Amino acid sequence: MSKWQSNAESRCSTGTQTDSMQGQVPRLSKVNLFTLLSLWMEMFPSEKYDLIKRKSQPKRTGLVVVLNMKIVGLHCSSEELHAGQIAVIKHGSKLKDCDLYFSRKPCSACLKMIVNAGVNRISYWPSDPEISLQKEISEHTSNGDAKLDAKAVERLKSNSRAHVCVLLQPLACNMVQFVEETSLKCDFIQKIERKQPDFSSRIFYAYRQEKMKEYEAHLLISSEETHKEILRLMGLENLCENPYFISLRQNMKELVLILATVASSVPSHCGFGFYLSESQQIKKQQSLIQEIALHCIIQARILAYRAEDHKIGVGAVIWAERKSVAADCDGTGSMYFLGCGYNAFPVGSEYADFPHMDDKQKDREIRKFRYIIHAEQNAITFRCHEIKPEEKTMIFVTKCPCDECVPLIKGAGIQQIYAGDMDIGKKKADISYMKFEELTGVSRYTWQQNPQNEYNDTRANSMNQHDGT
Ligand SMILES: Nc1ccn([C@H]2C[C@H](O)[C@@H](COP(=O)(O)OP(=O)(O)OP(=O)(O)O)O2)c(=O)n1
Repeated sequence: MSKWQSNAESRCSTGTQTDSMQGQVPRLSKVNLFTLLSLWMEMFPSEKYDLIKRKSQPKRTGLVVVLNMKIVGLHCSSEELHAGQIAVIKHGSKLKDCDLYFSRKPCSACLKMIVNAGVNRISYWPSDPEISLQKEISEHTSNGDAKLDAKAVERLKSNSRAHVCVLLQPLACNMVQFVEETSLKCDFIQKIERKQPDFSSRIFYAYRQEKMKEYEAHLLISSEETHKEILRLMGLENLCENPYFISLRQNMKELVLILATVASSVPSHCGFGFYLSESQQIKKQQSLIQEIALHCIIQARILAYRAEDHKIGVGAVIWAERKSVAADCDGTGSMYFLGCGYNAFPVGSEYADFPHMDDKQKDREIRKFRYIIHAEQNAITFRCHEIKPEEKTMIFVTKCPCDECVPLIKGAGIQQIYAGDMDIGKKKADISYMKFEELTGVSRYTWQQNPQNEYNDTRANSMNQHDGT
């Protein structure tokens, strides 16, 4: 096992949902799931913060806060505050024993407070740190200061009880291919295909290429020499030697490719977005801006790659919008994370405890449906905040909520659902999707072309040209 391939998962995953499962399809490890979500949080849409143009210090950073292997916070730095500072403001002493996954190595100002709060582990993505060590960026401030900060971070690291490390794990065999195939088959792409027969996988790949270019520019370091220099300055000289260095870069590139693939599975193609279901369109609703809805549904799509149902992975994430603007210090603005989940067997169960068969199996007793916990059910059960009736709470699900979940979502006080709807109206012996369409009192946003505007297809044309079609 190479040096960054920590055995952390085997140490820490006891007591989580059937980690021992050896399914037929590849799954993301929890460590890679948290890492991917931290990278994705760095991209949280924000008007104030122009991700592309920003070259100054500090670099925008995403953060996932985990307690007992469950996510309790998703954050990103804002104009005024670093991700680590936001973690301290939002979680305070509750950070004790948490694991923090940063999309960049945090600066000394953040690290000292996090260590002081008693966190268990701090993992960071081994690219350019928050206080950039890339010459062209740090020259705007002072490269000397950036190096000084890197040294202070090392001192804090060596004197702290918390384990500050790079936790990346090799992806399961065929994971990249699996994510590609399932992204092409997901509800959102299927819906576009149904409405736009011209849509082809080539267009999907064109979107992916565009995203890959954008994410590589943010999350990777193109020059091997610069990358090695930065790793050395961060005290990771062990990773600069081959074969570790080559595998590290390959591992990082594959994770970024997964992110680009998943993000391309919900493309804003031909005016597609999340809009109120037909029967609700007369309602005057305060809906989310499309970029944020897309961002959250992509979080749910990432979570789905941790699912235990090898036929279909479903992900769900719950966010709420705070009423008082005064508390908006997070890069996520007034939005705050409430909970997330994916479909899996009950906590603590082992792979062989329950049947895994679907409705093709004639014997109903050995079907999975009575045992599997749905993505929404896990998100509601393991939420980290109460759902407040005076605030707008939203759930983002990659698949249509089924008849078991619809009353749960409504009963929990969730006011908006953003979901795929390909299964709407399906009736099966053990799981049906009849109640979603009839649901009242909760706004249903489904993936469709903007019903208000005639779509002007400049973007589609440009993608077609891009694609050479
Ligand atoms: N909103 C939803 C919908 C479904 N699921 C999960 C629960 C089960 O793990 C699986 C059931 O999915 P299907 O209804 O697609 O059933 P099958 O997996 O049997 O597929 P098929 O469509 O072939 O019947 O998805 C979920 O977590 N959340």
